[in-house]
Amino acid sequence: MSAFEELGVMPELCKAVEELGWTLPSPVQAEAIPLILGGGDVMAAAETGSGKTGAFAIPVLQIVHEALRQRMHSGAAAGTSSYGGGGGGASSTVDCVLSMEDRDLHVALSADGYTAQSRSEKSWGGVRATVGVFASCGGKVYYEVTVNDEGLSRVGWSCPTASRDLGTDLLGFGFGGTGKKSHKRQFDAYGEPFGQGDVIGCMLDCTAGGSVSFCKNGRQLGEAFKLPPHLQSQVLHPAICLKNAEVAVNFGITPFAYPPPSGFVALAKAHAAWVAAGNDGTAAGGGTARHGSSATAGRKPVCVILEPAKDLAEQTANCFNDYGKHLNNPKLRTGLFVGGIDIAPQIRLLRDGVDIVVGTPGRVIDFVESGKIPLEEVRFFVLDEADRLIADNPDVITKIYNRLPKTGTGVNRLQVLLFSATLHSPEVKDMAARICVNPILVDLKGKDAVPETVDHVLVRVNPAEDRSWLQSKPEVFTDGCHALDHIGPNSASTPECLSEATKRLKQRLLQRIIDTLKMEQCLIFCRTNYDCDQLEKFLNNLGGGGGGGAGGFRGKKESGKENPYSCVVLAGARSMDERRAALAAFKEGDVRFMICTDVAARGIDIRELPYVINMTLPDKSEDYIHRIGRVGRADTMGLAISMVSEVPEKVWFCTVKGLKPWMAPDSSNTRTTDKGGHTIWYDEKVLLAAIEARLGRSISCMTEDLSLPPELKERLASAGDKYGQQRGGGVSKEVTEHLEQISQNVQQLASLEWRVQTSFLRLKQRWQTAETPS
Ligand SMILES: Nc1ncnc2c1ncn2[C@@H]1O[C@H](COP(=O)(O)OP(=O)(O)OP(=O)(O)O)[C@@H](O)[C@H]1O
Repeated sequence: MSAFEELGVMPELCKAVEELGWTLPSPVQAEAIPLILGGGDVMAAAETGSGKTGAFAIPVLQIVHEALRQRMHSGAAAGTSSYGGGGGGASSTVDCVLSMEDRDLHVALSADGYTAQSRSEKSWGGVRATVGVFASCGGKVYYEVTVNDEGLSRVGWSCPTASRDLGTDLLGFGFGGTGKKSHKRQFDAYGEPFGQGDVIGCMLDCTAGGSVSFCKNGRQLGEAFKLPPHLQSQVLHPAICLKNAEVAVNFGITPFAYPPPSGFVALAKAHAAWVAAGNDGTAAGGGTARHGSSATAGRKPVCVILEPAKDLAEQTANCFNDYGKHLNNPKLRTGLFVGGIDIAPQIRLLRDGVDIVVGTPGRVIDFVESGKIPLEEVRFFVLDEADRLIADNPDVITKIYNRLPKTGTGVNRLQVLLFSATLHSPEVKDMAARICVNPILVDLKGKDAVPETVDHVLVRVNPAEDRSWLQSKPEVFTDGCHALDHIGPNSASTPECLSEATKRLKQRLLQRIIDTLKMEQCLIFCRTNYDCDQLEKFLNNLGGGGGGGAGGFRGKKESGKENPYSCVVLAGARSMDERRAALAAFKEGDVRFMICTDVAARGIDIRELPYVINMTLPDKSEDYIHRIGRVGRADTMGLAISMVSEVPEKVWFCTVKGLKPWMAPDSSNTRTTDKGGHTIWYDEKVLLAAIEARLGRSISCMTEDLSLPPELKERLASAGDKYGQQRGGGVSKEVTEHLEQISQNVQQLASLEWRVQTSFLRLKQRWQTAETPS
């Protein structure tokens, strides 16, 4: 069983991630996947590059796939259900049977749904009941199982998304005929063995945190499991697992063989508020569950995922397609809904039916409000990079959430998931309080954290000391804020001159850094779209001209990596096609540099990227965490270099979206905003202090010759680390930890094996001695 299967992930998804080379779940995946599979709302904060996309995509794909399968089956079986009770109307009895849908195919059920039989001698087969119990309901619930023959059986409770091989993952609890209790595939001695003719009582106590216990023939065997926190807000169903065996269940419609222990009530008599809707698409009280009726209707979205940027939305949609590629019957349909691209194919896609919507807030809300994205089947609402979405689009989030169905229960309940590397703002907490139900916080560090795989260095930019900005070559292209100011040696000490000098010096320093570190690839962050354009011109000029012009692929693709300064731009002002082409060229290694604004700061995943450079620091310290998080991903080492000006720099500041004051610099728009213009004075020393406070440490400077600080060089050398390569020469920290964890068990197994072999040999020796005629 793979490490992902142990989390309850279905084999098709495990296969897909194994093909991607994922041997172990990352820490955030190990925590979040079982919680989401268990049905909870989750807020997950984990550092950049730690695998958050997989942490929500894998369980979402699994549940969406199961929901659709159930819909298909309940649609096919409409009117022919052997369970009865599908006709609506409230009932004082909980209508619970073994589920025809939620069973392994080799488990046969009787027509009344109370007897299960599996005649496979080789493999276990499981089945769950159609009704589950909220672990937070505060009640105590009981059902009984009678063992009808000599085969093997395991009985107990599990979440609707747990493995049917009861007790082999984090989501189920079993008690087996060999006298063992099982959870997480750990089998420990409990109670006593049971077999043909025995009656096992299965108790779920939902008071005081929750526990599972069992009785044999009316005798209590004591508490078997306490519910772990990740299951305390979930739904647990009666669950049975068989190997060449037959059992009969009684949920309390008919009298029990033995009375339930004091305080426990039969599942069939449980309070309506304690129980969750059926696992087969029928409601617990006999009504129709939300998904039950629509199996034959066109496919409507089951999941809506919002992303703050188009490129990230596209990347996430691709991840869903990659991770879900082995899911069949039905194949899942993921649709991308972002602005800036042709709307017609998106409308066609919706008409044909989409299961998973991935998009940016503007386009998604347009489609929702025009009725093109129907929300009545939605089961998941996911905010990736939640803090950015909440800061920029609180109204869109609220509008979408208000339209989502909230009446589903159990497996049909709406789940809300919030993910980011920076999830600790009051705005996020406020929004979560409004749109989540008892969200479980997966927060491995307890605060915003940056990966240990990222080294940070500064390059101090001091035009008063470094006068190389006065040289005419190489040609630099600044932003025009000082187009009307006198700049030259005679004005060298005025703030305006020092500001312009800083801009010129930064471009020259960039060239020196690239040359000194012999950069193969680097992501370069600028403040504005215009800064990106100007830097692109600078690098193209260095690379021998070419490029330039608006639109299209502007890098020197023909010379690609041979050109030491080949570059592309990923910025909001570029068309989606240009952005796609730029990202693809950079990912494929066709160009060395990608110049970008903060649209590329979040989520963009470029494998084994060694360097990121900040031409200017971001004005929000959390953006620094996301920018530098483009390196140091998936345990690969990376270096983040930030240029920090010693003097204030005057920069463009657009108060109106879409305004481009740099198009025609004049004396009125180069004035600062407080004087009616479109510039501000930018003080990077203040911004650096905020970033260092957030990191909880100061950042060292590169040396004058632009090599790494000596302590960093030493550390890299002693650890054998190289930027752009796996930490410590390849074996990740998680793999090392996992190997340490299992080594004890492996040793124990080896010693048991040795004892078995030697005792067998001793016995054999004794027999041979006994048989030898004297
Ligand atoms: N379990 C795993 N084993 C190995 N690699 C993994 C695993 N999970 C994810 N990855 C890889 O790690 C990289 C980063 O993953 P992902 O983009 O999901 O990070 P993230 O936490 O969402 O980062 P960000 O905060 O920047 O959005 C990807 O290349 C992904 O394929």
